[in-house]
Amino acid sequence: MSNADSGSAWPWLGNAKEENDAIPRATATVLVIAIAALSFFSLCRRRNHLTSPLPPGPRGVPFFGYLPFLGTNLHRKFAELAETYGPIYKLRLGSKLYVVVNSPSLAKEIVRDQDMTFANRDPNIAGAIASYGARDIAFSSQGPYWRNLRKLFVQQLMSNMSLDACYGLRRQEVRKALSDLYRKRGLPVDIGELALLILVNMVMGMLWGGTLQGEKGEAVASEFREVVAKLMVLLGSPNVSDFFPALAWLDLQGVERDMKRVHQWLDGFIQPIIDCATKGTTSGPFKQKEGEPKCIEQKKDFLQIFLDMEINLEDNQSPVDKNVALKAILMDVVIGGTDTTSTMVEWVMAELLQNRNVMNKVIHELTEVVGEDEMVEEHHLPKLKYLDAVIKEAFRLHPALPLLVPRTPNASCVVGGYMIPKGSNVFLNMGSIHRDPKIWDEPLEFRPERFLEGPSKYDFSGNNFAYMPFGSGRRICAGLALAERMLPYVLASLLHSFKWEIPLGSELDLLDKFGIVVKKMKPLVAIPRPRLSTPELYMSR
Ligand code: HEM
Repeated sequence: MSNADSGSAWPWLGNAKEENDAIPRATATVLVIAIAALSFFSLCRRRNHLTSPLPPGPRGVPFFGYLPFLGTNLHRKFAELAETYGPIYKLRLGSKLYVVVNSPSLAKEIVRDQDMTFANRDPNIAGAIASYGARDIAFSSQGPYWRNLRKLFVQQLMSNMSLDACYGLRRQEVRKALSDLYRKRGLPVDIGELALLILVNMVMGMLWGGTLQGEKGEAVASEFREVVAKLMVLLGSPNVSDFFPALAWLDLQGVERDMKRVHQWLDGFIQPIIDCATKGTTSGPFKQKEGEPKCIEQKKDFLQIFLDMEINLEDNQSPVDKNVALKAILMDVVIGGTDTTSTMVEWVMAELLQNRNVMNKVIHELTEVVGEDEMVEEHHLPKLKYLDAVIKEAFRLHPALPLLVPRTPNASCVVGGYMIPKGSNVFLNMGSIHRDPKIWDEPLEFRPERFLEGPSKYDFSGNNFAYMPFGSGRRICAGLALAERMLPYVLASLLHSFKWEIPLGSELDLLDKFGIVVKKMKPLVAIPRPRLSTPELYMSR
């Protein structure tokens, strides 16, 4: 009688009749033990969920929770609450639960140990409108749709090969801006506006080869800046409709109405680009320059690749219109990529103008590495170690997204011994971690040298949980590779070509205002004075 017949508990285990069956039998034993262990751990985890308490947090008032006390400067409020409630706390806002994490070790539990569970988003009403109903990369939750879009984006557009091929275009936009600045030398310049124009043109050129040109182009860029600034504020502002979904139809603060207006303007900005790619016509503010370098020579530009691609665009089993998916990605790139980067150009310049000794060291390094008879090229960037430390220090004190983009666990889980319920909104408070005196010596001082001491200790890869200006894990910034090229290139070029001064009688401060991207409260205005050896250099393309 076989073991199977003998009523063994695992009959299929006893079916190995020959010696050769020893291996499958061993494998099966290991499998059974593994399954048993997993079930045991999963049971323990489930029991943990049931027994672990929710994180501590302020009480608030019935029905509204902490909402009446939140204020508008969320990043400041969150930092303040961390001092009372410690590394993890909860806030009940209306019917929703928010969890704020303020320590590197707990951030690690989220973005490394339980990254899969936390790699989801639950966009607020403003975010859902801005992203065509969470059809973009930033706001869609993980699943085949998000994976396909992100893979296409990172592999096609952000690969080293594609970015190398587009260098000519980035260079052309920077050179054009420098010669325009030369003509305006001695006059006050709004740094954020200047940086945004350069960046929008760089990104637009990469996407499809068109840029904003002439006075009309500048006017559109300036309107774009206003609209995007408004969008960032709307994305970050507490909205009653999000906290009380039953009241959403009332749109009490008008956030939905305002966001729809902003979105309509941006949709009108993006649609002509798609028309150009699909029909070969353009009616918008962009011009394609004849005879000038087109991105990725001998290759189609990004839009064309996307349009030609057979890509699975199903989201939760319902097909997504390709035009909508494309517009949603463009929105990520055009807004996510340009506003963040230009905001950082402004913060770095503001810190340098405030700390003249640091500025002098940057200029000295540029003179040594590039020389006064040459313009900056991208190949100089790896040698600009001090500038790199300056940028990292600016990201520490002024991370463009101090709360990253909130994550939502798709199952209840335990972090730091506390239960985080499925569907809650989790903020990683990097703004606070970056200024934590337990981690950083003299945290409020602008001291780039701290990044020179162990340059490999801090980078933007999200592996050091005390320093993550681009996030970490599966949802780390998808445009990091491009940001790492554009930001230092624009900064090095502006600083090498001109000496910058604050206009007489104006005062420089470093106050910020909250939005999902945190900007300088007062735009930075400075005067450029040429510092290169000959005027011809400024005209070279
Ligand atoms: C200084 C420049 C930039 C900063 C500070 C920045 C920061 C961030 C941060 C903090 C996140 C959220 C990460 C997380 O949830 O862990 C993010 C996501 C994202 N960023 Fe950036 N970013 C920058 C530039 C760019 C550029 C140039 C692009 C596009 C060309 C871009 C596209 C995206 C996209 C698509 C996502 C969503 C990724 C996902 O959810 O899977 N960003 N970025």
